[in-house]
Amino acid sequence: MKSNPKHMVPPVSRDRIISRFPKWYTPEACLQFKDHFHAQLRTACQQSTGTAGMKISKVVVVGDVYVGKTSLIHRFCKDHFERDYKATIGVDFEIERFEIVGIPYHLQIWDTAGQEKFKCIASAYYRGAEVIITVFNLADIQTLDHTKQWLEDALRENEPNSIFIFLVGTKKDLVVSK
Ligand SMILES: Nc1nc2c(ncn2[C@@H]2O[C@H](COP(=O)(O)OP(=O)(O)OP(=O)(O)O)[C@@H](O)[C@H]2O)c(=O)[nH]1
Repeated sequence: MKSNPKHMVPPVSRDRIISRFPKWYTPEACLQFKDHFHAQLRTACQQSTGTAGMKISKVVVVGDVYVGKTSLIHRFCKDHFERDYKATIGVDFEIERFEIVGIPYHLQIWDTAGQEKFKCIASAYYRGAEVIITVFNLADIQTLDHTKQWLEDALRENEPNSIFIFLVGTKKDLVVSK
């Protein structure tokens, strides 16, 4: 008898299981009441990905070299921080599994290189993103200026009206308060 690989997948970790929403969401906004839920999310939930019922959302993380994109992703996915810098070569990705009111959900998080010489490789992975996270270093104002260009490049490969955009500032610990 063949073993079913589906049964070998470990369970989703407890902190990634969302079984109910916080109070400030009204019942009408809850997934259980899909008829009333935001149309975009309803569509995403109903779409078949062709991957054995898995729901997958693609997240692309962009921003200047050394701003902390990899560190941000590793903190989120592995709760780990690496002090030594290792440049991302082209792209890398992590899969983070969730369970949202009983529905398995996968975030596919693409970590792109900030170095100019890898931009061509990295930009080939922008397409099909549902979320763009633009990252800048709070202690380096120039990196904030550059987020506009990073966002424009990522949006060019996607449908601008159906994408969620986040702007994240890193390295708060390096900001000197006056
Ligand atoms: N002090 C401090 N250092 C940080 C923080 N986040 C990241 N770093 C450091 O900044 C350096 C660059 O971090 P990465 O996450 O590799 O930067 P990146 O944006 O992925 O870089 P590229 O892959 O080259 O585009 C590393 O040495 C990290 O340890 C932070 O919040 N505070």
